[in-house]
Amino acid sequence: MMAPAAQPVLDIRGLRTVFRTRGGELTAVRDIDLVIDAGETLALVGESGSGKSVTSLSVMRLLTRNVGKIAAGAIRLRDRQGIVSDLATLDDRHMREIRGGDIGIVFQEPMSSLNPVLTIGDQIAEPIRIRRKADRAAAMREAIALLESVGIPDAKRRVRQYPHELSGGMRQRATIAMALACDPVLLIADEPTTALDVTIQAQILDLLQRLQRERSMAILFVTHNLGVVAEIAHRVAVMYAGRIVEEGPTEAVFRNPRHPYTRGLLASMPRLGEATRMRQAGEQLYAIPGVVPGLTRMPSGCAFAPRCAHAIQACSEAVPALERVEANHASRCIRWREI
Ligand SMILES: Nc1ncnc2c1ncn2[C@@H]1O[C@H](COP(=O)(O)OP(=O)(O)OP(=O)(O)O)[C@@H](O)[C@H]1O
Ligand code: NI
Repeated sequence: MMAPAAQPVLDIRGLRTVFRTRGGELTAVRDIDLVIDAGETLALVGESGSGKSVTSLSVMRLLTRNVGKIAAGAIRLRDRQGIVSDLATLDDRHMREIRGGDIGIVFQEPMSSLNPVLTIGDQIAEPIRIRRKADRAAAMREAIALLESVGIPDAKRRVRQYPHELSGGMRQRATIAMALACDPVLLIADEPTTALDVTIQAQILDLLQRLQRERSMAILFVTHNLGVVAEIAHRVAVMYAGRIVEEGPTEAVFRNPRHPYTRGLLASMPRLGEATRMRQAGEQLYAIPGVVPGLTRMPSGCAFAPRCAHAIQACSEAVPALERVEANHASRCIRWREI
């Protein structure tokens, strides 16, 4: 007999998130469907303003109160006991328990998660003490073990240091340790390596992959960098103007992109080792013409049509549906067969 298919860790259906502004209510993301299994990394990619962070902030329920709100959809999270909660409607108290508990969070700037006046050890030990009711000494021993597991050498000494005494890379390792303190089922990382230099970036990506294997965490990884996506993500969802326009296994989307926007993004990415040669030869990298439309002037139909070389009349008439291209691979382009 076949084992029943495991429920995904995260299952987002029909998410729509809006912002109240002086000019009225603006929809930042809509029609978002995303599923992430245990041990799987899904990357959200797209240009600045496409809605990547709003999507991840919706899952964390960190939208600015009275400004941003989830207007529709369900965000189901399955914890280690198999209990499913809908984060779209969960009350604030339970949501606070989930952040830093079942959901670990890593942002671009480690200083935004670290408290400058507390030692690294106290910051990691505190949630362990409170949530798992461990005594001080046991929580500190666990903080040291966590710092060792994220590759911080000399952890016994490091726990007594303050964030400013660590390098940028070490600080990001410390925030990862903090995010892992309560053994999350889901890690949300929004541009976690963007502020780091390339060598450190590669080390942090390796670290996240190792931790994921050890803990079979699901990871929602937000980045605008397709090189990072290729490195870390099992699946990728490409966002444009608040919608997912293409989604599928990373390898399939990179090999066989079926949306003109994805093709444009891939064409504007320097090939491995090409950047230096192109700079020396004075060659320009391809850039997608035009800009992302603002939320207040969304074109009717496909939002990418005004920038798209393949656009025809029908593209501006209705928003294309996300159509299945091949197994687990979908595109929101009516011409996906032809491009
Ligand atoms: N607090 C807010 N009030 C009004 N609009 C907002 C607010 N936060 C985000 N937005 C809008 O929502 C849209 C999506 O923004 P989001 O931050 O998700 O983009 P992103 O894809 O993460 O971009 P980046 O790569 O620059 O981080 C943008 O048009 C942005 O202006
Ligand atoms: Ni963002």
